[in-house]
Amino acid sequence: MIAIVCDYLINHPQDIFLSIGALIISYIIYFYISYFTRSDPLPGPLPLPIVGNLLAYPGDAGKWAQELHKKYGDIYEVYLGTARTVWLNRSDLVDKVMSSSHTNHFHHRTGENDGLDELDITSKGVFFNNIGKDLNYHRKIYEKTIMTPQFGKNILPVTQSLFKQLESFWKDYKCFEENREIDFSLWMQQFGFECTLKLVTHFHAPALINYYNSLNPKQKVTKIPEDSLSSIDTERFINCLKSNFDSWCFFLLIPKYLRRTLEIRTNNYLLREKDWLYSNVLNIIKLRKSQIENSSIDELRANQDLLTQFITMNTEKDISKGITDDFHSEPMSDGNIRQNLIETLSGGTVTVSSSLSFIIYFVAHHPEVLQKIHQELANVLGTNTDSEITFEDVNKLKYCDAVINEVGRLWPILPVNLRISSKPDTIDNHKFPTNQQFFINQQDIQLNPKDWNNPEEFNPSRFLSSNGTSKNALLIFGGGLRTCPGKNFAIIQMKILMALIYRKYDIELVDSTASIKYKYSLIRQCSEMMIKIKQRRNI
Ligand code: HEM
Repeated sequence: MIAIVCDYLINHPQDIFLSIGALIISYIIYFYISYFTRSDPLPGPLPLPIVGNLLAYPGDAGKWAQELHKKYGDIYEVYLGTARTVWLNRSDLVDKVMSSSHTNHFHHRTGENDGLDELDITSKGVFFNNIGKDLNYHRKIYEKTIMTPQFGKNILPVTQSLFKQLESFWKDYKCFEENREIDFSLWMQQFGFECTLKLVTHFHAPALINYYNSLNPKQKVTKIPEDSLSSIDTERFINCLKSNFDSWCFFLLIPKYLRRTLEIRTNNYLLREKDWLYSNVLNIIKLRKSQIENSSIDELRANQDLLTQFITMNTEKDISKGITDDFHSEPMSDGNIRQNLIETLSGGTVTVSSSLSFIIYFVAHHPEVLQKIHQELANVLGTNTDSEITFEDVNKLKYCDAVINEVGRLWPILPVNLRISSKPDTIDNHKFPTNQQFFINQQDIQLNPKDWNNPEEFNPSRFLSSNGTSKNALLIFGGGLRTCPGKNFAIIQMKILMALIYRKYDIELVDSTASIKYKYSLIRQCSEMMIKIKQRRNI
């Protein structure tokens, strides 16, 4: 039969085009018949064959979710390529997907995805790890390490001592004397990276020194502390942590055929950055492994950190105080350590620095809020602007907590979150099959008048009333089983930094009429926050 058709087409070449045309038209008819007769349809934009609604994607899932929400209501569907995704836009609609129950079957973020496989992250680390037993094990390790009060206490000395160095650089760079404009977000990225690396690995990378030297090449700091990973290219490292979010977003959403044809340059650039990052993180792991070989278990116990815990787990030098489960009796693979370390460093470097920059922006636009921050700092810390801040002090900074919440409510780092079902289920009387991909519009949920009075208003004091917030109405750190394990770390660090900055310095935005400069890449990364900083006069 095929031979007859081929024979015919060879003798009638003009019919080849007709046949291709007929095939395409048949596919389009088939596609739209399937689409219009699908079971349990939801409102949503009309998809095109093959690309679905991807051509309408504006490059920012947060913005897209808001536009679609206005048009199609609280629950709608969008086709990403050929995959149907369901978007949820109200706190009560996400009850099931954000549940903390261990019987919850919305445990994972995504299903099979060749792009994320190519990045080697669907069986490693936490964020996109689809191997349930490994994911739970890694989260358990976080619970016993970075989520403990002891870790919270360790953040204080490291942050305060690094802040002293930051202040000396600001002073040497004449930030306080001249009308010098600085990019606060870049300074905070160096700070966050150096601080997090120190806290989770005990290694010291001189990111602040390197950044200062790049700004001030004529008066370079040449004395690098002895315990530093001095050969590490901190600027590239931080850039790779940032572009790693671009990779997650790009490889998650863009189908292989588009990545490898139309977007080949982006594809190759991101893969190069990923390779550099992975190999440099693996070098850190190798270095620590060699130090561990030459250390006694008592020395390791005295100097506990997340990386040492990862490496020694299930070895004869295990310092993990019994973080075990029924599935893991072997040491953790280098690939898993690499991915966990990258996710932790990204949280401490990119998300914390962006969140703080957004706080600076909102507070600069609301002098009445700044006044209340000053009042709280004076009440809790007194008037000595160089005094040591204690863990008890940090716990008393309730208004600073409220500011962090309010900025995160109006301007969340992760505007749209993801979950996938592992069993059929019903939401809002709609039936969904196994492997249904859900997108959670966290941004709009946090702006819903059903849960918030005057939702568009910037009013941190709303968090000080005893009424509390409705369930799942505040998702700054996500929710349920996959809630952010770095939440306490981030909040403590942001509060200390708010206290250190606002008790001593006045901050002015260089352009107070400009909107926030950010880039969307799964999360919102602050791309620039130009400020002028001065010593406070009226304390
Ligand atoms: C202001 C700073 C931060 C914000 C706003 C933030 C926000 C988030 C959000 C919304 C999620 C998704 C949670 C969910 O799906 O329910 C998440 C996940 C995660 N965050 Fe954070 N985060 C911050 C800082 C950090 C820090 C400092 C770390 C590490 C030290 C960290 C590590 C992680 C990890 C490992 C995950 C993946 C958890 C999982 O998939 O189970 N984050 N974060």
